[in-house]
Amino acid sequence: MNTVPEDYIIEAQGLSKHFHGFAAVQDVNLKIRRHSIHALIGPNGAGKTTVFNLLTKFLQPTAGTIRFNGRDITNVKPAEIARQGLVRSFQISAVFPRMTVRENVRIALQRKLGTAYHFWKSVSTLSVLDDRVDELLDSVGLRSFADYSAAELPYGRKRVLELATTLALEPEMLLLDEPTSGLGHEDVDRVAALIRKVSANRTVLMVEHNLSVVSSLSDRITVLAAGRILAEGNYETVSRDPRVIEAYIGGTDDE
Ligand SMILES: Nc1ncnc2c1ncn2[C@@H]1O[C@H](COP(=O)(O)OP(=O)(O)OP(=O)(O)O)[C@@H](O)[C@H]1O
Repeated sequence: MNTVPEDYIIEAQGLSKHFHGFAAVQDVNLKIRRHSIHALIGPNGAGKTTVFNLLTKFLQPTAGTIRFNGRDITNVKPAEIARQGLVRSFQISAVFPRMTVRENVRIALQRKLGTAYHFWKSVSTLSVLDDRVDELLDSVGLRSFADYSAAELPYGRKRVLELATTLALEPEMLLLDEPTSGLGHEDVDRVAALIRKVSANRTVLMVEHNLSVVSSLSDRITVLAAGRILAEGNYETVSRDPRVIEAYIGGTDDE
């Protein structure tokens, strides 16, 4: 019998991170349901980025364990995590500014296929790749920008391109660090719609400051404050929680 808990793709237990004795994250127990959109929110300095970095193994926890698909990944390196299907976007995804949108997506796909250095050997590999590039460009709405250089893209579209290069890796779980930060209204809506679309057959965890995006997208929300979980639930539940209101009002939020 399979003893892996089926409901949760991520299970972090007793997660703590200390920086020179300062507890940035303390005793966090976080479960993320498969195929859900889960948001991590909280006032500035709450520990969101630290938790995000712990889950993607960019930081090593001081204490605690992390399981991904039932497997202990506490001591696994970031590259191996990505191979297992847990991929973070925006900060890691490489977009080459002088290359076109199409070339950027193609390179990301080549990386996934592992054919980066010998793809030219086979014409059939090439055409399969071209079809896939077009498919991906269509799915994120970038087809009409295909021949723009990445540097020429409007900022919002650049974020979409970053997401597309991440999606090329076909991640089972996507971690998004402030996916709508710095975007104008229209772009926020576009990226939010895209997140919903790409979440259809995968799990998404996002750190997000824009509460309207959080409320419209998230199935579940974890509120962090001072390194600990303050509240958890759907948007209705957490937004009415007096402790959450207090943490936001009492915090030093710069928004
Ligand atoms: N490398 C580090 N060394 C020392 N302290 C750190 C380090 N990284 C984070 N911290 C501290 O840990 C706490 C949590 O930081 P973190 O960046 O995780 O918060 P956050 O919730 O993401 O905040 P923000 O919304 O402002 O990005 C903060 O007090 C921060 O100063």
